[in-house]
Order: sequence, then structure tokens, then C-alpha cells
Amino acid sequence: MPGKQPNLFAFSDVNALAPALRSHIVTSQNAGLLRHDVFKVAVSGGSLPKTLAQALLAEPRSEEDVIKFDKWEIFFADERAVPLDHEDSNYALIKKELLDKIPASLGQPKVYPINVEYLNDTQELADQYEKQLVESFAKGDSVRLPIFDLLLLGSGPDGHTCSLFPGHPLLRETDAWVAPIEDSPKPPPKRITLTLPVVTHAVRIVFVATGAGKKEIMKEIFGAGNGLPCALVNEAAGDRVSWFTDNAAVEGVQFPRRGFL
Ligand SMILES: O=C(O)[C@H](O)[C@@H](O)[C@H](O)[C@H](O)COP(=O)(O)O
Repeated sequence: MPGKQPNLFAFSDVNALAPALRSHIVTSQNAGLLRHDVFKVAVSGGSLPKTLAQALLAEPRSEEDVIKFDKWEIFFADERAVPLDHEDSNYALIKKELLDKIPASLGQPKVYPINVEYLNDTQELADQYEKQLVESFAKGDSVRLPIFDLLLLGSGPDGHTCSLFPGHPLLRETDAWVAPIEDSPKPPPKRITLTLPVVTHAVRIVFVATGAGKKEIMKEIFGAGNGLPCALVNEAAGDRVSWFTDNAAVEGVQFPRRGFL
């Protein structure tokens, strides 16, 4: 369906990608601030936090380009069931790569880590995280799904995103906002993740995928799709999805709608 296809922006390398990613995030931030005076984002782990830091910690080019971190609320698109200072923790990763490097003058985001009291019970860990989302997004009203202003995601070489893995029954979850997974094929096995309906309900969704290691799966995601989690997001969210890649990751990929920045 033309016009409903995801956008794909390909760059020579991460250095060229970062400023464009920043512009996209700033546009989303400014729209979020206009809408509700806050910017609600969810982030993944992997290589994303490092790229985000490169994009967001650069000097603003204009007043509209300022990152208003004090208005940001950062949630985790997925998180591993480990302590917050563990080497596998996505919180620890974003803290080290980005949060600790934000100059005091820019203010600090409000960050929503998992509650480590529940590490031994992943269902409870997910339920408690969902409770935090309900408090933040629903504010006493009944809402079917939270609407993030922006999701910042990666794609695994198997086509997974968040902790939604190919062929996993979790892809069929329709009720929960946050779900546990105990058998993640990528270690560590115990995690929590936003569910597919929450991901596809966001105002905007960004994937950052770089390196030749993503080439084959990108062909599949933008080709047959094959029910891969990233393809399901593309299909459900259409042009609300934007892919930021380097050329190596999209070599040979046939994409319907290529954006130019
Ligand atoms: O917890 C995780 O496993 C990550 O959040 C995961 O979803 C990541 O985003 C992808 O695996 C892409 O990773 P890279 O960016 O490192 O390729």
C-alpha cells in the first residue's frame, strides 16, 4: 500500500547517520512536547545506546535542535532480568553510554528502570514494569495501550526486536503491555519486553541497523517478511516506522520507499 511503507534512510557510516537520527528524534521530541509537554521514549540495548549518544550529545545547530532532556521520560523497550549494575543490563548500558555523559546544564531525563526486587519472578517483574507504564500513561484513566512518542529499537541478525524473537509465542500476545520471556534464544534467557501491540501503537518507531552482518536479514525483512518481528512492526506501523542504516546493512535490499534527508 503506497504511502504506508516504512521509511528507510541509508548512510555511508554511523558518523553520517547520527546527525540525521538526531533530527528525526528532535522532530519527534518537539511534537511530543507540543502534545503533552513531555517526551516519552523507550529504548533497546545492543549498539543503539552508543549511536544515540553520538547523535544526542552533539552541539545543537539551532534553538529547535536543542535536546530537552529534562522533559524526557525514558523507558526500556526490553530489559534483562539482572541487577542494574550487571554487564547484561540495558539500564547499565544506557547509563554508561548516554545518561552519565549528559551535561548538567541540559537536565536529566526521568528514567524508568525495572524493579530489581522481582528479579526472581519474571512474570512479576513484567507486571511491575507494566504498572509503572499504567501510572505514567493512563494516570487513573483506562487506556487500552500506551502511546509512546518514540521507540528507539535495534534489529538482531535473526530479525528480532525488543525481546520479541522469530516464531516465539510472545508475538501473539494481545493483552499485556509488558511480557516476561524465560527462553530468550539470545542470552541472558530471562527478560521482559514491550509487546508487539505496544510497539506498533507508538507515534513513531525508529530502527537503527548497521553493519554488513544485518544485510541478509534486512533483505528478508524488506522482502518476504516471513513473520519476522521487525517485519511485523513494518507491516503494522507502516510509514510511522523509519529505518536508519548504513549502506553495508542494506546492500542488495529492495525497499519500496527510500527517504532522502
Ligand atoms: O536486549 C537485546 O537483545 C537488545 O535490546 C536487542 O533487541 C538489540 O536491539 C538487537 O539485538 C540489535 O542489537 P545490535 O544493535 O547490537 O545489533
